[in-house]
Amino acid sequence: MACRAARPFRVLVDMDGVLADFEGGLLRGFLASYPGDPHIELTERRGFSAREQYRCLREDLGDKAASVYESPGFFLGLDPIPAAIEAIQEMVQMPNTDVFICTSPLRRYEYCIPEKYSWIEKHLGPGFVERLILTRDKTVVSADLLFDDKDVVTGVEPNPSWEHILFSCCHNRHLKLQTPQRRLESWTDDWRAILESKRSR
Ligand SMILES: Cc1cn([C@H]2C[C@H](O)[C@@H](COP(=O)(O)O)O2)c(=O)[nH]c1=O
Ligand SMILES: [Mg+2]
Repeated sequence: MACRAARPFRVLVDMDGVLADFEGGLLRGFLASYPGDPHIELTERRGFSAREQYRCLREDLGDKAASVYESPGFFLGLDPIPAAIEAIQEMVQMPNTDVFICTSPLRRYEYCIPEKYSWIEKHLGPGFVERLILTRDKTVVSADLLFDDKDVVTGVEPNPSWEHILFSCCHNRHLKLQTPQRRLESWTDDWRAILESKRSR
């Protein structure tokens, strides 16, 4: 019987909240566009959906928050998360390791999709654009690890192949993880140890 060579170790890295500072950009844009309205400080953010939290603060604020991230220039203008660029540049150089950026576009994708490509080219270089996976369902993408700030990543596949490492972000910091779920506090935390522990399992 023919033996299949083991494939390289595969890592998926989410974009919003992990590489690109979606939450910081949203707050900055909201304050600029709606200076007279109440807003949510990053220390007060709870739950993945900023739109929903703004809506709970006051009915009309959900749509106002969405109007910020649906505007042209929003995604391209996001700042990188501290140390993210250095970390992913290092990760991609690791032997026997394939790295992909796996991100969910907005349903209103007109500006979001091209700007995600442009953001990667701007901050990581044109070669990295080849590594972009756009999907509304990350469970169907096969990999060993997924670094993602969303606390629950679900889709049609009930048993995704990857282990989800929760990347800390303002909206998930307060969550207590169920064992054996793991968290990466920041890109200055020991992400290399997470890769190595998974690789050797
Ligand atoms: C907080 C928040 C996010 N979104 C959108 C913005 C992005 O397109 C995705 C996040 O993608 P990821 O791959 O899971 O990082 O969700 C949104 O529509 N509403 C929100 O409140
Ligand atoms: Mg995210």
